[in-house]
Amino acid sequence: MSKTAASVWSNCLEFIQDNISPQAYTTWFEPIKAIKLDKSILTIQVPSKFFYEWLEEHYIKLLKVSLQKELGSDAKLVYSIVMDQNISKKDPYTVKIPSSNKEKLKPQELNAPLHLESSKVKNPFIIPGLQKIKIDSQLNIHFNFDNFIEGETNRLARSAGKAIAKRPGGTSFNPLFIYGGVGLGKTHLAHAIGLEVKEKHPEKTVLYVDMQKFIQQYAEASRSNNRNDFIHFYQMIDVLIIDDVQFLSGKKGTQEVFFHIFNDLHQRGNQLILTSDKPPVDIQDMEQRLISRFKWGLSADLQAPDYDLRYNILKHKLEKDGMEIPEEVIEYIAKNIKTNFRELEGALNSLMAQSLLNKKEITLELAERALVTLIQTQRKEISIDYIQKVVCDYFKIPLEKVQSKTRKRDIVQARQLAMFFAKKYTNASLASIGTQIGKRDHATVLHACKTVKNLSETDKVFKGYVDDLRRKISAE
Ligand SMILES: Nc1ncnc2c1ncn2[C@@H]1O[C@H](COP(=O)(O)OP(=O)(O)OP(=O)(O)O)[C@@H](O)[C@H]1O
Repeated sequence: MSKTAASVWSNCLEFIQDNISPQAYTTWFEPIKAIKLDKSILTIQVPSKFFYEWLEEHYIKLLKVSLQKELGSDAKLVYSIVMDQNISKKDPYTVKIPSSNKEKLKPQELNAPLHLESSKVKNPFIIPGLQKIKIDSQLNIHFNFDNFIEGETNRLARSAGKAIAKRPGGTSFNPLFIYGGVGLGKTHLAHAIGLEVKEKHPEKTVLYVDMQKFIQQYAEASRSNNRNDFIHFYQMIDVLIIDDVQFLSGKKGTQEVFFHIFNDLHQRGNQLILTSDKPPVDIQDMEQRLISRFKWGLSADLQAPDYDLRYNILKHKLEKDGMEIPEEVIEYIAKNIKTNFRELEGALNSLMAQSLLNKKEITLELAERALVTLIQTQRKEISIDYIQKVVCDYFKIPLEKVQSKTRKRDIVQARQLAMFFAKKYTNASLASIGTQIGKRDHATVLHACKTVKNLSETDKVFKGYVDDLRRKISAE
């Protein structure tokens, strides 16, 4: 009887089944179809590029041995990959790639595939036996767009979020990478997008997960040999929101698996929303290929709120809670609590508590007394990052320049001023200041501090810079 693609593949499968776990077999081999046999070349169809990469990475030896058993030492394997184009709503198409030839899978070649054919595979990611299940989105209904107040400092991120909620996966903001310091609304915005997607597209599966939870889940899945289930679970999500991705730093194994999940979801036009306390480039110990993917869509930062936004948020909160306090008190809080929204809410709550406990009306005097410690702590908590930002904004020079090795006079001056104020306003050691500002040593920082001091005594223009910056940094 002459061999056919199906008969050859069926024999290969028998051999493969004997050599791997039943779960791995169901996951990675059952969805494959043998579609063509041409002399000693067998073409198999796999449901996605991710599938192909996984097979090449994990099962190539097994595939080779089984195929050579069937077709002799000349045996060759060709993959036909189903490329599902969710974004453009085109029919899925396939790309043919010979085995162990990953370099052929460069993006430009995917755009101009070697061979196109329509495919009947509707959803290659419904693995047999694993249906799309109802997933609790883990979204917090209190973090919605209605109570996310818009201002200059969050406008871009908010608008991108709104656009995504309208067309998840269909905008160029994929992934949306939201970054910013503590308490500036990253988590709130991420939830708000998720909630609005659910409202507008109830059929979409949305999941919010904290990166620490993801890491923990993955560790448990690996321990109990459920790695594939873990991956499949995430592959079923239409809108995946991951909070605090910076926690992936240094976690090599989880980075690897996250990379595959990211690629798979992105390739199928599913939406990814990531938040982080820093921009992609500043995340330490993160694989370059992940960093570059984080930058594929839109990186939008949430900056420290300006006065108007602080004021509006206070007004909104008071209205929501049905509270009234004198206008001058609202203005006092908005003027003095500047770092983030959490502090702002904390200040208001603490003021209300004091007024209730002491049975005193809320007045400016009470506010001044109640918030004195908080305001002082805030002043002390000026960060080196913040100082560098103020200095760079003031001289209109990019932060990378200050961080670089350049010895250009104006940059050296800005760097020295940042070091001087970091010494003045933070508790960081000279060595730590040096590391954070341009990777210099402690002697350079010491020299910078002396230079700034000397120059401000002898140079009027320079003294003007120092005074301006002092006012801006300490917001006197
Ligand atoms: N634009 C906004 N309008 C109204 N409330 C806001 C806004 N931004 C943040 N908040 C509120 O401020 C608090 C802190 O926000 P959130 O937890 O989202 O910050 P975060 O950036 O995720 O902080 P962290 O980095 O510490 O996780 C929350 O109570 C949130 O509802």
